[in-house]
Amino acid sequence: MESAVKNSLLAPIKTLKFCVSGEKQPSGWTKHGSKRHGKLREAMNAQKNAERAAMRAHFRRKYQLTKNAKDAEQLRAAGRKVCLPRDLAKMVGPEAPAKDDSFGLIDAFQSLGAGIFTRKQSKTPTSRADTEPCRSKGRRTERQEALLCVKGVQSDQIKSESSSMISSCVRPPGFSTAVRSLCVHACGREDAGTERALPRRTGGVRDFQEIPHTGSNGWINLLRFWKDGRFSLLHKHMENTFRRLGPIYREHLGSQSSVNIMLPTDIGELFRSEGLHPRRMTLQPWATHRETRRHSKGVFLKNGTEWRADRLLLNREVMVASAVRRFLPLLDDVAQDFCRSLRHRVETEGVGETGQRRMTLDPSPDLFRFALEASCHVLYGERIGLFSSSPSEESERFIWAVERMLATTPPLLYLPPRLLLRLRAPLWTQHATAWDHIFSHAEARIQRGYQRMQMAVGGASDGRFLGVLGQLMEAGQLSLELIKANITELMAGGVDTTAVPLQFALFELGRNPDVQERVRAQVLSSWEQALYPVGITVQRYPTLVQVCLYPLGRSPEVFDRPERFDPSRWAGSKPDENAGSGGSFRSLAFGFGSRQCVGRRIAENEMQLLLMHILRNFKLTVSSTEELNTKYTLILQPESPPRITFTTRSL
Ligand code: HEM
Repeated sequence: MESAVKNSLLAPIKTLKFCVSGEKQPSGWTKHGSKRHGKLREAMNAQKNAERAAMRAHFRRKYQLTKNAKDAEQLRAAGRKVCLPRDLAKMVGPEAPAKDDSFGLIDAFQSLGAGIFTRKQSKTPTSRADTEPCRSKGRRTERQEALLCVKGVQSDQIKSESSSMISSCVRPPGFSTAVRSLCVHACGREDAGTERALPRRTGGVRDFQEIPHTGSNGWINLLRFWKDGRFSLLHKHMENTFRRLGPIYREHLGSQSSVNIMLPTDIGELFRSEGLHPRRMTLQPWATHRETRRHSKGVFLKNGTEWRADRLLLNREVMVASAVRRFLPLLDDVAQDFCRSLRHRVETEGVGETGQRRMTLDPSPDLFRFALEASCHVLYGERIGLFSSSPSEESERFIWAVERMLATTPPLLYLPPRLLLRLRAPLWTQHATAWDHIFSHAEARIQRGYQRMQMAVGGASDGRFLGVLGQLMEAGQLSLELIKANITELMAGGVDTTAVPLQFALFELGRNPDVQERVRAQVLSSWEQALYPVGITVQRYPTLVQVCLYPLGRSPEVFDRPERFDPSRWAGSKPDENAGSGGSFRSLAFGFGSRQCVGRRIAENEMQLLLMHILRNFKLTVSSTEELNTKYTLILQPESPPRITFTTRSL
């Protein structure tokens, strides 16, 4: 590894000899040089060494190699003044997300050889993804560009920590500079730090304490939350609070404190400051379950180098383009089966003339089954027969368990789970039992997968895709215990998260017939994600900052007519008239950067394929175009699932 990294370092570091600071010998330079020239040469060498050290330090951090004292020494010798040439500065600079780097539907169908679409898409993940697939490319602003050329850059600051360079202002200990700079943008109002908000004021960095808040006593706030039943309406609470207090506020709830933000500029600021090991809020009830049951944790619950080691191995199996190509046909099989079975049902049980039979139903139970069937096919390489007339009790129990586990998580987040465990509180018992079901479902499948692998000649798969599980086992780089932990998390994270947005999407297509027609005709790769983000926040430490996706998606400050279902806002190169600055940090349903959703490629393709097959088979209508009421149960979902009328189309 070290040698591969050295090779990749060699070229960029060599180019440093042409760097501004050491570009040419000064005129009048003699072979031996004068004393004055000697000093000059020394200074130039020190500068050159410092630049090389800065680059080395960057790559050492990137590839998790041990630090080198010489780098720090050389930086020190140059008085910590490092001004990298533009192209090198670019390599160590921050990245903003591309508008949408999804592996789109059209790619999907081209890979399947369906040949239905001819429009070319160039957004397939590149080979870079083999090592760092989650970071999407983007352009730096002039301001960031300038920030890279700063005085006093220390070796361990050089990576994408632009916000830590933002100001030379005094930093209170433990207070993230990203949050400080957020204050510059968003907190410029007269009486921040209270429950009132006054008009914005431009100006310098304001104090953390000045960020407005919803009440300083976390326990009183929590009581209010319980009393008003606000847990299930957390997304609405956030939207209202932003309206009341402005685009940044603090919230104390029980033992949790967070700074909540929603503007793309602020979100960009936060994400540009994330390092090699981004941290989210730990879902303590989940962690306590693993600890008390002595299960290992997977990427969802891990942090630091342990997280990164697992994550890079998982990326290879579920995020990179070659992995997507492996599992795409499996997802397509399931999506086609779903549509065949629904079509059969509408044709036999529906009403209307032949060729245009119709049936109105709540598709949510079928969508949950679809998502579970698709997950099992991709993760275990196994079909579990959920579209048959009598799906197994075990599968039904799994779906119930995931739903229970999610619903019991939010209220447990603000209370100490170990205390509840000791008190045998029913809420905790329900939560832990739900997780036990999820684990035993995964355990049974992992055992079967293991046996199948053993039975295959020499333990190898004979070229057959045995699912992500088989791939991980064959690679042999994760222990069986860690494979189990991660596969279980992928199973738990992969069902409701896709089934619910599918409900929203069908409903929106049903009540927007013109959009439905356009999508059917074009079958574009992107559709609404910001309006109903299943995860309503993305979080980062230090100082818990929550990016509030629901208010972001519904803000007229960020989107032109945000309430309108308009998938075309994500397509093509339509300028973001309303994006304001930080425009690209608007589509964050899957989070951002190296810690973004690891199931993203599975989810996107699973949902897109299903929608595509549905639109080819059916016309969708809804009886009411009223807004859907929504509730939050760790994921955002409709309060009651919408009923959709499916009318068959001729193929
Ligand atoms: C529409 C569907 C989905 C959405 C909107 C979604 C959203 C998210 C978000 C917002 C995060 C946090 C990212 C961050 O902090 O930057 C996340 C993490 C995660 N998701 Fe998803 N997700 C979806 C589907 C899936 C699926 C299908 C799987 C599994 C196959 C999955 C497994 C995970 C895991 C394991 C993590 C933790 C990753 C880590 O910490 O390294 N998700 N997801």
